[in-house]
Amino acid sequence: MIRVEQIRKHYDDQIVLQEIDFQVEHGLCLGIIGPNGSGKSTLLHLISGVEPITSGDIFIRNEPIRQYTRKELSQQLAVLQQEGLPPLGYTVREVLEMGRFPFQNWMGKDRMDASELIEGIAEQLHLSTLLDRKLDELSGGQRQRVALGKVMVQQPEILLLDEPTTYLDIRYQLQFMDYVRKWQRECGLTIIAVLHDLNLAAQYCDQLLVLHEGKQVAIGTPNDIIEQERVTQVFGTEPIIIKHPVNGAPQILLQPQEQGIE
Ligand SMILES: Nc1ncnc2c1ncn2[C@@H]1O[C@H](COP(=O)(O)OP(=O)(O)OP(=O)(O)O)[C@@H](O)[C@H]1O
Repeated sequence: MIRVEQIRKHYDDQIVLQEIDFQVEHGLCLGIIGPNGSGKSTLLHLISGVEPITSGDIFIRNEPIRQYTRKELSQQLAVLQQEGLPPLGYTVREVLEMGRFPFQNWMGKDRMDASELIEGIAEQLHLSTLLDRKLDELSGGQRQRVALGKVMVQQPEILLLDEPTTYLDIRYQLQFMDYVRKWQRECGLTIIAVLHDLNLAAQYCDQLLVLHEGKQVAIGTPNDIIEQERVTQVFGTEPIIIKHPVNGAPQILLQPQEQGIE
């Protein structure tokens, strides 16, 4: 379980986040949504420990993250960013092996033989035939699968995703989110994901947290959160909201302004 308690974050005298307070139960997926600049990525950086918290605390397994060393934290938690891959000259196998860094000692020796794990994950993600290819010989969708493979090899309990589907076409967006959901269900993974696509967020997340101007506006199930008044207030646009005909998730239809920009 992750607990975020009364978080505040300043950059110099700019308040970027305030009064952020929520928890995510083990095995659930929380989506963070909100307009540009509302503080989503900053919140993820605080949870991953790469940015210091100005005040408040974040707990993983009831321990404040400031008490974890960087290595201890990366044994619990993996982060997948938009461009989360190393330079393109590496092969897929080399990148997957990098996922084991948190478990290697100072001589680079892993606490286990990870080759079987790596082969298994490559198979699950349909990367087996690509293991000896270099990253620059892959499509964007394949590369994002490699980035996912690298964090799977890390075997974290918590996965943080920062806009993981931004550069993917609709097929690869769904494929990527399906892989993540399968992993969540099979391993009880806890996920916190920043997602710009509200329709994707409503379909794949158990809960949604809405940020607006650095403040937590609401947290709840997609059905509770995605409603006309809130979307209009937070995003400044008036969409049409319908229920997905197959799974009932709220879905947003965009509506161009008839008058154009005023
Ligand atoms: N390292 C930094 N130094 C100073 N200000 C920063 C820094 N990182 C972010 N900010 C500011 O914090 C605010 C929130 O930024 P953040 O990137 O967290 O928003 P976001 O919701 O993820 O935005 P987007 O959807 O556009 O990616 C912005 O005003 C941004 O300029």
